[in-house]
Amino acid sequence: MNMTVAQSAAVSSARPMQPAGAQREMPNAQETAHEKISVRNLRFYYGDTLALKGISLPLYERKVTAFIGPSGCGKSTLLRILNRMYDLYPGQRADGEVLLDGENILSPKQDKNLLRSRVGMVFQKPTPFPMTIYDNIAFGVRLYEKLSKAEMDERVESSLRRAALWNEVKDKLGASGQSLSGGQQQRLCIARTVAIKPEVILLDEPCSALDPISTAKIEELIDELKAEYTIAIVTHNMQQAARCSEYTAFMYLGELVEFDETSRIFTTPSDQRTQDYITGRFG
Ligand SMILES: Nc1ncnc2c1ncn2[C@@H]1O[C@H](COP(=O)(O)OP(=O)(O)OP(=O)(O)O)[C@@H](O)[C@H]1O
Repeated sequence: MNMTVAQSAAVSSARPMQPAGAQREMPNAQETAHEKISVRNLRFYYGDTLALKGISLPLYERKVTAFIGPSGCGKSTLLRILNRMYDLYPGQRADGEVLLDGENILSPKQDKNLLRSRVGMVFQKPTPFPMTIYDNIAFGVRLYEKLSKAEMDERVESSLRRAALWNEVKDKLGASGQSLSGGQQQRLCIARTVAIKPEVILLDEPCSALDPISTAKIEELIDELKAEYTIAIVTHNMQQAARCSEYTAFMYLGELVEFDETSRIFTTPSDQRTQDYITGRFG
């Protein structure tokens, strides 16, 4: 079989594969200790337009799940539901269930501020606040916690360390966050998200505005962060999905075509549309 680069990446980075044609089950029991998020029959509407047509999938705790699929298939829409970001826009609504540790976050009773402290999000374009590097981190923390100066200093440092940015900024915490390079700004946004101590981190094409070296740093970071967090990443980059994720969801026209271990999606997908997409035949 001639492999694409993404398939080779999946094979080399993945766990041992099942032979092609082996019975397809959902990922094995040891791996599925806890479904941190369970999406069940989720539909989403922009006004009268149905953008997600009954999606069901798990996000496993402390694993990275990639959402892939051609432009317009609904990847970002799905991600934005997981912390109810869509609530900020009139005319958008979801039905079905999104269970976070068993509680339906689509419930009208859901406290959205609390939800967003548990499910953090990093956007495609780095969006540091127009304030110092220190305050970029401290700002969000202050919304949720009352910390002493020493505790806040410690939180800022530990978050920047977690985001692999501390060594580059420790001598200029008073400089503007916007004075950093694009890759540094994106790591600052990840530090800002981590500082609030979320349980889930949503990454919406976090590397699309970055050069290859910054991209590699973010990918390394994702690999480290998954020891503590449940991560969902939207990406157009097949190699990135293959390198970074344990599970992959392939979406097409608002439907979930296939969800499986990343190694299987990139080597023995069960649906022809997945095969066509990962081999670059469309999208
Ligand atoms: N604000 C909006 N109003 C109306 N329709 C929208 C809106 N945002 C997205 N859509 C539609 O919903 C569908 C899913 O869009 P979405 O942005 O989730 O796709 P995507 O897979 O993330 O695409 P891309 O890879 O190009 O970012 C598309 O048909 C899109 O046109």
